[in-house]
Amino acid sequence: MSRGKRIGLVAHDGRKPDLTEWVKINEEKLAGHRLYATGTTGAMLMQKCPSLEITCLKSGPLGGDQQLGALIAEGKLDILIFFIDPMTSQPHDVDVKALTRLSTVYNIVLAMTRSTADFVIGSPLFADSDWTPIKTDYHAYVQRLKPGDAAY
Ligand SMILES: O=C(CO)COP(=O)(O)O
Repeated sequence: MSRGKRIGLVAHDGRKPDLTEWVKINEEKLAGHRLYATGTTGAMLMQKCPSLEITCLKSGPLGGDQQLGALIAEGKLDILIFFIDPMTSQPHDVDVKALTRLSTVYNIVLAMTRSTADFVIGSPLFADSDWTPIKTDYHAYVQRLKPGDAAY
C-alpha cells in the first residue's frame, strides 16, 4: 500500500499560472499524495484542480511559509515545489529564505524550477513508497557549539 508523499506546493504571484499549469498536467500523479499549499496558491489550485485534496495553510506573507517550515522541521514534509518569482522582491523575503534553508537542513526534495519539478515527478523515486531521504543529524553539530563560537 502506498503511503503517499507529503508535498508542499507554493508559488509567488508571478509564478502562480506556471504552477497551476504544472499541477494540472500532473493532476493524476499528485492525487493520492498529501498536498499542502500556502493560502492563495492553494485556493487557486483547488479551483483549477477540484479533484485534488489540498490542505491550505496561511497565505505566505502572513506566515504560510513559516508553517511549511515547521512541517519540515517536524519531519512532516517530503517534497517542496516552490516556484519563486526571481523578478519581484517579496515583503516576506526572510520567510522565503528560511523555508529554502530548512529544506536544505532537512534534505527534503526542493524544486524551485519547473524543469526540476518535472524531474522530481518523473523520477522512479517519486513512485517508490519506501523511499526516504537520508537526513543529516545537525543536533550533534549544535550540541558541540559552545558560547563564543560564531554559530552559537
Ligand atoms: O508568498 C508565498 C510564498 O513565499 C505564497 O503565498 P500565497 O500562496 O499565499 O500567495
